[in-house]
Amino acid sequence: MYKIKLYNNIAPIGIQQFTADYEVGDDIENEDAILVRSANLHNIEYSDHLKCIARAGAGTNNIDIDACTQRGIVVFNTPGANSNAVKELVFAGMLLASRDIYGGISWAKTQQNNENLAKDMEKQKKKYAGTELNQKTLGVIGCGAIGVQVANLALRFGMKVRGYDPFMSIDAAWNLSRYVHHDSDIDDLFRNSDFITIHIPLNEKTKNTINKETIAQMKDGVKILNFARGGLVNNDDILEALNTGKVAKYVTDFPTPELVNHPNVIAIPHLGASTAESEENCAIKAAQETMHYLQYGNIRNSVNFPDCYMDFNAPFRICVIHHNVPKMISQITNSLSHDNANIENLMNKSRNEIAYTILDLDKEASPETIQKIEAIPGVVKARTYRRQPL
Ligand SMILES: NC(=O)c1ccc[n+]([C@@H]2O[C@H](COP(=O)([O-])OP(=O)(O)OC[C@H]3O[C@@H](n4cnc5c(N)ncnc54)[C@H](O)[C@@H]3O)[C@@H](O)[C@H]2O)c1
Ligand SMILES: O=C(O)[C@H](O)COP(=O)(O)O
Repeated sequence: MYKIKLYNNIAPIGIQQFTADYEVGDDIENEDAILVRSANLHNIEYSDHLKCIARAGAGTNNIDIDACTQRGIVVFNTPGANSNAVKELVFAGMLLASRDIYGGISWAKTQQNNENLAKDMEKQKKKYAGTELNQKTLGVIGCGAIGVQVANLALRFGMKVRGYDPFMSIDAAWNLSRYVHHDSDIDDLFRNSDFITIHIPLNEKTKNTINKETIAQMKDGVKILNFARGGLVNNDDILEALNTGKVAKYVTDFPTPELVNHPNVIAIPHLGASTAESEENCAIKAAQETMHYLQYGNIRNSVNFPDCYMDFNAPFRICVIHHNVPKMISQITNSLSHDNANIENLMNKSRNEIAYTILDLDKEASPETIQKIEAIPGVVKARTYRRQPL
């Protein structure tokens, strides 16, 4: 029986993916895997049995990735599974930042006793007039799953679009419209955009990407949207720029107490991925990644391990997590001689300092063999698997 601990509400359809071999709940102990959304897992005590964490969503800054890698815990996320939901809310944010829809609706709500409403609103409406998105320039920082969709849709709104992403994946590049202007220098994007939207992960390098200095380069009256993470924007600096009018609007999915009452902040309580569709997509994907890892040792969509997956056609399998150093494969295969097992298939992949090896065997490796493998300097963990239907 595999034990899955939940740290957030996960869409029921995701939980339903788990077969009768799984026990799933938020009060599970000795868990083999964790399913989480945005709950903070930094500084929590992991079970000694923990093999993987699946983040039903994109951002993994709520997980201590380095600590997991050192302990051989594979961390997954669900790339792209919630990108459409975020894209749609970014456009809602851009429209709210351009037209005073919120002010107008608030005024209308106060008019329930006004018999002259039809006439009065025609006088009142000039207070809520705005500008159009058509022909404005949108700068997209980070052209991944979300950034690409935002950029492509902005073109259909008649916007001019610039994109900056020095680490863009080939898949993302295939999906990005050729009409998006490629900025290789982020300063060009800052200098030329009427709207700037940021879609990059939060880490030590990206923290405070929007700050006093970068804001100083932007156009006067720029509108900034942040549906990625609060820490990407320096709150003190953006508040100062909102007060001077340098920044006209800040739309954020990550409100903090000092931001929420500023008249030019549009604060949304982290609703980017909160649609039925994206919660279900993420939950299904996270559950499947977990099951494929626990039952087959296959890794897809990990943020700290290499993708490494093979069809499981042999009767048995060993998966070894080890440091990315020379002579590991020969030492692992030598250890198998004890069982006289034949290797039917083998795959080895690495990512930075960590590596992963899958060996499919005709015979089951004995506990002594696994002990021998785990005793090899540089090996973090080894596990055996028996072929079984999922
Ligand atoms: N508001 C929400 O509910 C919500 C939902 C999903 C994702 N997010 C956030 O949005 C982020 C992006 O999500 P995604 O699904 O597009 O992820 P993604 O991994 O598909 O795309 C991120 C892109 O950022 C690029 N990048 C990384 N560092 C960069 C840098 N310094 N400058 C420019 N580009 C850089 C990467 O190359 C990649 O293309 C997530 O990390 C998460 O924090 C928020
Ligand atoms: O990174 C993400 O996927 C989003 O921030 C969504 O977070 P949530 O799953 O807590 O809504």
